[in-house]
Amino acid sequence: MKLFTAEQVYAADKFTIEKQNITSDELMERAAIQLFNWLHLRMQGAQVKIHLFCGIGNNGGDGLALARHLQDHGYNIEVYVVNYSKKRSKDFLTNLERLKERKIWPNFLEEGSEWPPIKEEEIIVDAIFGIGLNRAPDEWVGNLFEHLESTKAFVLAVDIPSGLFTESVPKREKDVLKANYTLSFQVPKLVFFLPQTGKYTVQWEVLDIGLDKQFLFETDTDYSLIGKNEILPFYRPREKYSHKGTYGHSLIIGGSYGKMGAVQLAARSCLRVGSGLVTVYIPKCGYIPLQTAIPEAMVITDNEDSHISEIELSIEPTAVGLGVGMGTKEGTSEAIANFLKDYKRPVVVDADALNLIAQHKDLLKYLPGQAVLTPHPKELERLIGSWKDDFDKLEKAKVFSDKHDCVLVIKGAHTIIIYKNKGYVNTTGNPGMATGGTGDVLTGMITGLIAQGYEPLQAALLGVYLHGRSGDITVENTGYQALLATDVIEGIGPAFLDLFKVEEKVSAEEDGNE
Ligand SMILES: NC(=O)C1=CN([C@@H]2O[C@H](COP(=O)(O)OP(=O)(O)OC[C@H]3O[C@@H](n4cnc5c(N)ncnc54)[C@H](OP(=O)(O)O)[C@@H]3O)[C@@H](O)[C@H]2O)[C@@H](O)CC1
Ligand SMILES: [K+]
Repeated sequence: MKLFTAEQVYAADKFTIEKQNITSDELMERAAIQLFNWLHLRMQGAQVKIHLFCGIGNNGGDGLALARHLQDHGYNIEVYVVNYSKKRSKDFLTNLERLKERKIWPNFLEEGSEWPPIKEEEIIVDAIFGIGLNRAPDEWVGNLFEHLESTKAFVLAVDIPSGLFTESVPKREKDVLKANYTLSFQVPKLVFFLPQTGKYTVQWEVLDIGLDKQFLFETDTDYSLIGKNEILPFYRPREKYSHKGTYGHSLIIGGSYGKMGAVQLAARSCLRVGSGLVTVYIPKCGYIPLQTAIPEAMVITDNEDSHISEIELSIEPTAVGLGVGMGTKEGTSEAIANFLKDYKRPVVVDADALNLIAQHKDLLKYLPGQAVLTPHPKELERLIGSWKDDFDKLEKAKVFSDKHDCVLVIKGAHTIIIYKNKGYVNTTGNPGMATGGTGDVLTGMITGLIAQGYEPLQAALLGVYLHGRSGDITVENTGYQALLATDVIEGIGPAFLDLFKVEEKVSAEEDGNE
């Protein structure tokens, strides 16, 4: 799913109005009906009080129109206009008139107004600012946000939490009204997925307001959301007349005394994603544990007992996963540097190998084209330097990826994959996966996918998606706390099978989207 900028949404809006020969008021009405259907389906006429806070632009207009539908269906509502500007939009005014015709008189809130009392069990609809926000809200509006949050009532945001910009990070937390749920029109927003801004909404959902499909299809975006629909088109089925050689030979290079587990995890997950053969290159101390733990893997040992000191290969791997559990001993760094200078095939670089490259940036020029780098935030900072905020980070990552022709897998709650000027935001995974070894599993998976012939970028997308999906499937049995990296490997099979499951849709919601 594409992630559009506010500018692109306004353009889609305009295009749709012209092509479908409708007025902007009719489009707002569609949006309001979708909002109403969503609420009505869940509330079924319950008399819980709904407090609708509306701004003076089109976001506010959506709120007023929703209030009208709620009133028409007998809901218990209270409407407020947050009067932060005199410049009211046309469709806001139209909907204000329609409320007045029904004898609904909103409370106008201004600087110095007394804030309305709201009970914890009641509902707040936030239609104060939408994607038209272009500066921080006034102090008094921020104070209102604080008051609304302090009531602990459920906050349902219309389109986007008020105070949240679409393309930058707010300066202060109190300038945004945190939402429990956001109903985003047509498409989600990139800010729902970034570490600094994702916290402003607990959950989100998209409401289809019928913006022109062709326009949306043809408009190119810098970012997209990666889910099953994006993965399936490049999935490669296993073929009948194939053999283990068809699916590549992966080599995992890593391990040191006390960190052999990382290699085990990477090698096992590499096998689980379907690599035809897997060999590990490790220091001698890991020989017996590796051979015992993973009978399917072959082992080549270094001359050193406790760390890697030189990488001499007697095999020709299809893809290499480099760095897991490797440590930063002097001899190891040299071995990696020498290895990279000669090696020309696809590579996935992780952990200590990333840190080594960060320390010796000249090594970057030896990386083969489209090398996949899998940094967590600290490792990323060592590679690309510090950043002002999440947007600056993404821009720097794009420049880095373009300059060095590498795929950056920025690990986080929503892992973002950057290749050149595009970003791909992953949707799978959960907090249970914040545990030792899950990164090693990911490295093994991406390596194994490249070995089978996936392009490095595709391997990164598929690997990250399956890794998270496996975690999501597994966590249902373990809960967040008990989830281990090993469990994520065991979930890879079910995650593959899940790719082909067709999701059942809630029929009432489908109806609402007509
Ligand atoms: N295509 C779609 O998806 C559809 C979208 N729809 C809805 O429209 C919403 C966008 O509406 P919108 O453009 O009127 O902007 P909105 O966010 O209501 O702000 C209002 C005005 O406030 C101003 N302003 C900005 N910052 C400020 C500040 N800090 N303090 C004070 N004032 C400030 C600024 O005007 P300015 O003063 O800069 O001239 C701005 O124009 C969208 O989120 C969705 O809910 C639907 O109706 C159907 C179709
Ligand atoms: K809003």
